[in-house]
This record gives sequence, C-alpha cells and structure tokens, in this order.
Amino acid sequence: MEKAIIAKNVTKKYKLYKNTKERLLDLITPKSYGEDFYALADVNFEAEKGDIIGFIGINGSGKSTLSNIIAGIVPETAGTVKVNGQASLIAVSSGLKGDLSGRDNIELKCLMLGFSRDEIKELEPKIIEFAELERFIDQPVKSYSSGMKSRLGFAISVTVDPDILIIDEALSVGDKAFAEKSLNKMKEFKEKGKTMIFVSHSLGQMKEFCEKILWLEYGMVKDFGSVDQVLPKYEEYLREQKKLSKKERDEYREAILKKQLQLVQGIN
Ligand SMILES: Nc1ncnc2c1ncn2[C@@H]1O[C@H](COP(=O)(O)OP(=O)(O)OP(=O)(O)O)[C@@H](O)[C@H]1O
Repeated sequence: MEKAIIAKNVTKKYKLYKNTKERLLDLITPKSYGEDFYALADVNFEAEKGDIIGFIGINGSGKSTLSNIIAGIVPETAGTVKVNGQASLIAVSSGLKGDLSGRDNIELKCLMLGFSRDEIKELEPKIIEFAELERFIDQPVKSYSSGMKSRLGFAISVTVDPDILIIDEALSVGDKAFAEKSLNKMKEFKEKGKTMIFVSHSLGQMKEFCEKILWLEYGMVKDFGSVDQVLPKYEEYLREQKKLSKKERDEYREAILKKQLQLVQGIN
C-alpha cells in the first residue's frame, strides 16, 4: 500500500510565559525563560493512500496542532512528517486574511498552492459558486460571518482538488444545508479514493464517515485503529472521566503529563 502520511516521533513544544517581560527576556538573553509545554509528544502514525482517519480526543489533546503540522501550516519541533502529495486544510479559522476581499483570498491561497494565473481564472468562479458568496465576494473577509468564512475556506480547499484533505471542525459552523453539501462533497472525495483527515467532537459524524481513528490524549497517541476498535473505548473513557471528581481528574492529568515528560526526555 502506498503511504500518504508518515508521522514519526512528532513533538510540538510551545513556551508558556507568565508575562511579556518573560517572553522578551527569553528572546534576548541566553538564559531560558518560560515553561515548556508539549502540545504533541512523540506522535507516530501512518495513513495509507485513501484512508479516512478521524482525530479524536478531549479539548487541548493536540488534534488541531497535528492537523496544522500535516498541512504544513505549523512546523514540528522534533520528529518528521512526510506527506505524499498536496495537503489542504479546512478549518473554522482557515487562515483567511481579513483585510482582503473574498476574491483576493481565493487568488492568494491558490497562488500559495502553486496554481498559475490561468488556472486560478478557471478555479475562481467554481469556488465562488460552491461558497454561495456571489454577492459578497468583493467585500473584505473581516465583514463575513463565521459561516461565510467557513464556506469560503471549504470551497477553496475542495475546489483545488488536493491529494489529502484535512477537515478541522469545519462542519460545525454554517447552516445545515451547507453542511450537507459539504458532506456530499466529502463523500465524493471518499469515492475517488482521496486521503482524508477529519477532526470533530461529533462521534456520530466520525462513525458515519471515518474508517480509522487516531485518539490523542495530552499530545500522545492513546490508540490508533479501526473505528470499531477505538470509538467504543473512547466512549467508555468519556463516561469514566465524567464520573471523576475535580481532584481525581487533576491527579489523572498529572500522571499523564509525567508520562509525557518521560517520553519527550527519552527522545531528546
Ligand atoms: N500557539 C500556541 N501557544 C501555546 N500553546 C498552544 C498554542 N497552540 C496550541 N496550544 C496548546 O496546545 C494544546 C493542544 O491544542 P490543540 O488546539 O491542538 O488541541 P485540540 O485537541 O485541537 O483542542 P480542541 O478540541 O479544544 O480544539 C492546547 O493545550 C493549546 O492550549
């Protein structure tokens, strides 16, 4: 089987600063300031061409960070991510420039993806039509509602026909009709055998759409396997977490973060 994505020992470290002074001192002095925070710690996984993989995990588990790294928007701190082909990310905050019009954003994104002027001329009307933004396309994107922005982001990403499509919570905004249209487009991609990554808190959508699940917990891979194997375990985990008191939850978190630290220290 041909691999579409190979992620090896991927770690993403952020620095958390208490204030601006700490941030500045860290920049200008040789001494290290701020606290290390690992959004991803030693993540390993592979996607075959045509795989449809759902990323799950509670808030802050690293799903968006991993999606952004695969899409080439955020760099990894350590490890490697090999992507076979062009990846395109659709996210609620899809990197649109607010001061530019919808049309300028289409052109900019297409130019960044390596399309020629002639190709863009051909793609542009299709994108505007899919986004249903004909009347507003020359208005600045900062005047758009979140639904309109998400429609524009979605329309660009699917019309450029990427090899790998990453959809990060993009179906959670906008109206039902557009969500349905988007889901149909994703089904079309599925039939074409495209590789897709799907980030969502909706387990129903995961069941309907994905074949495999990558479960992240505090930046680490907790499980990776078929939907049937992983989702029931995750549902049980959510039920158990709900039963815990705040103190028990904090203790659990501390234990996991200790494991995380051992993991990153082991590979550094
Ligand atoms: N630029 C940043 N600086 C510092 N910390 C960050 C930055 N971006 C993300 N993080 C932190 O990294 C962790 C993982 O965030 P991420 O958005 O990847 O999680 P997520 O699983 O997508 O969460 P959610 O389900 O809430 O969308 C979080 O604790 C977040 O606060």
